[in-house]
Amino acid sequence: STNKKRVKVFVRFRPTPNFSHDNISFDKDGKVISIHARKNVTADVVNNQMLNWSFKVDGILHNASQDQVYDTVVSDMTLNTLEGFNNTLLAYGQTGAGKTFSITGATENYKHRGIIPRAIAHVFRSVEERTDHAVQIQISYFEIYNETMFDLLATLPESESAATYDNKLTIVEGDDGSVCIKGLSVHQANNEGEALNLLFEGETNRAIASHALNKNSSRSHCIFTIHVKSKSRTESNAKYIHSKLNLVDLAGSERIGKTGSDGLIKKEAMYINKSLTFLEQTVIALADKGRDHIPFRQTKLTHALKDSIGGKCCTTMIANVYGEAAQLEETVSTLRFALRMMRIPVQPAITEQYDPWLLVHELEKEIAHLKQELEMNNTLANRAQISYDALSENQLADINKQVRLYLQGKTTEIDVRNLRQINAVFDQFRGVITEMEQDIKEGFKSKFVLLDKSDSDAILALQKAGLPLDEDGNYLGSSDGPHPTSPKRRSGKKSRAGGSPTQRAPTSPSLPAHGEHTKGIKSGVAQSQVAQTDGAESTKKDESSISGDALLDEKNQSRPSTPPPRPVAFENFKKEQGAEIHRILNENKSHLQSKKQIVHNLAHAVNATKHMIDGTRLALERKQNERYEQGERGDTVIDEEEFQLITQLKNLKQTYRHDYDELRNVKSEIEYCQKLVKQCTQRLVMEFDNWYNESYMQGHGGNTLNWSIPKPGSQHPPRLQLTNLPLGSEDEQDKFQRLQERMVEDQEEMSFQNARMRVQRRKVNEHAMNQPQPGRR
Ligand SMILES: Nc1ncnc2c1ncn2[C@@H]1O[C@H](COP(=O)(O)OP(=O)(O)OP(=O)(O)O)[C@@H](O)[C@H]1O
Repeated sequence: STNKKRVKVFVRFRPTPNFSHDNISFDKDGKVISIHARKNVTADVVNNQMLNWSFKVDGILHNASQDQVYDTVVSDMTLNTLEGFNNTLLAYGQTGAGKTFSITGATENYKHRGIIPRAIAHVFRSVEERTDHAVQIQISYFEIYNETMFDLLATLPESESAATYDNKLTIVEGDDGSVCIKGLSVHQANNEGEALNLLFEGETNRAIASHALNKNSSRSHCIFTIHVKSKSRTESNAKYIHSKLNLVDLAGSERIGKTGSDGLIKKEAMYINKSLTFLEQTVIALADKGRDHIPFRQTKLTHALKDSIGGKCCTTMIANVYGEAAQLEETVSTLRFALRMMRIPVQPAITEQYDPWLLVHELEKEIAHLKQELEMNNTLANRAQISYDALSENQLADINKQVRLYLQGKTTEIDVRNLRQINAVFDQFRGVITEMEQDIKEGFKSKFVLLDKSDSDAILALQKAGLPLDEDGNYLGSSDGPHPTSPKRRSGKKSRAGGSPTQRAPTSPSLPAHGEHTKGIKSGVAQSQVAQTDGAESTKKDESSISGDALLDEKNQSRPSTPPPRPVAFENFKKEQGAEIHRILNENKSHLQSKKQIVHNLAHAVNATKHMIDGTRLALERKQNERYEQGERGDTVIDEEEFQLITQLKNLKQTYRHDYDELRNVKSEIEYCQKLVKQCTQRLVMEFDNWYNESYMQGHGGNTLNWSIPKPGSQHPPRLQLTNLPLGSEDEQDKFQRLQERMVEDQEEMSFQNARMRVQRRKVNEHAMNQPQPGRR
């Protein structure tokens, strides 16, 4: 078997009638060559010392036909190559010993054809038999002459490089230790004939070049390679094996000095010696297990054969020798080399490869198949036509649109039919969110000056400039000008900015006289005897929403020029200037509350009375029916029990009527009282606003909140003269409404206020129509 763990060697003797039986003998197993020689067998040696050598090889080919040589040495190698192993056959020996005859054979004689044409025939025969594999056969053929490589098939039109014989080839090593000859043409051979054509083409080129360069063909190394690419037909994958059979015809191994005399021959001999010497060194190194450096690169031959001698490559050598006594020294030399070759270890291994293109092709086929499956499933499940292709720009844009609509709450569903779309939806979500984050950031940047919390200097500077800051030191005004923030935004937040409202006395000319209002409210309270359940909640809420828990920072009380935040000021206003109306408001509220309790109790009592009335009436009816059934005629006689029932019913009805009336009264009182509470709240807010604006806003460039304060000598347009009147113009009305919107959170309260406003506006307009002309005032 070729799978032994070392290089194998067969010795082939060139047939000769002058075989030296005296000097050469074989053992009966045909594996041991014994050489017996006297030192005087060669002319230049004088003494008569007897020398004996014994060479044990893998086989002796003596008078062996080409047929026998192929069967003995090469047949297994060919089959082994088709299995996926690399194989190399080297023909080594002195010139004329039969290397070319063994490797190529006598091309003119079919019977004498050599190993190459036989291997070609064997390969194609075997490929035909291996129906379970798709096998591709390729051929390359090159020659190394004087340390230069020549492509012997470069002249063929299909050679990619369109190179000539002179085109130089280079050796490239792969990461896996493989060797590739760059520039070498590799030719597809679909059958034995095509492969043989390649062989003859190479032989012809070799002969022409030999003639042109005046070189001796025996001075070059020739490497004919059969490349096998094999892929299983049964396994559906991209795995394939790539193996090769190298058939190497080495140059003559004879030593320099024995051959020619002229320069060219000397040069050739030198190169040959060099390459074969290095081949020998390489072989010695390969055989030595302790050596990790193998001098492959020293010559083209060993470099080109780096992955073809030993290692994973099954290597066999035919040592071609003469049997004549005259060539005994060279024969011994060749056999010595053969023994060194036999010490080279071999670990044959198949290297499986994956064809990336084939892999892509396989996967594409698989995808197409799966798509078909999906379509079939969809058809069976009665689903509409669904595309599984990558999403187009338009489809992505549509998903983006849907995602935006979803985020805006304008749609509750996003149309998704397959996994690809789900992924796209998530992608779009991420995109939109990133965009939004960016927008928010930009928005903050354009609207606010963001300060570092720890930067106390900057915060102090802003406070001095009268700019409101929150507890974290963030500037709270918008970029279009500093103004106090609305209570809504500031509710529940402590403030460091702002002075105490007590620093300035309210001197609002538009502030209505307290007494008048108090009187009205008080009389309302005095009148109120009735209450009602609903509506109380909103009143409660109003108060809390406008009060907040804002506190004053004592440190800043000494800075009256800075307006306090409205919630803070409002809290103080309620304790001081607005204390009376605030007290009335609270009085009304607690009155409202107690009336609601009365309504609750009354309603309960009324229901209970009604129940008792019904029961009494039923008992009385029963009593009367009894009396009729007894068939009484004439005067009606009422017994004690019936009399009591009648009296009871009369009293109950009286109680019921009384309670019912009172309930109705209390309910209307509640209704009225509720309106009072709202009015008080509104008044409180309005008076606060007047006071606040007058106290703090005059020096701040007149924004929306100075609606009721005309500035003496100002250049305001005439219509602003109307601001003398409370709620005087459309403009001021709007401002008031905005103020209300900020102060009042409850929606019900808002609609109430709006309705009230409309009525009041109409009244003011009517009043203005009846007033004398402004000029006359
Ligand atoms: N086994 C053989 N049977 C018949 N003829 C042979 C045999 N071996 C060699 N010859 C003949 O001997 C001659 C020289 O052989 P061949 O050319 O094969 O030698 P070689 O070793 O290749 O020499 P070189 O190193 O010059 O290439 C050829 O004419 C060839 O036909």
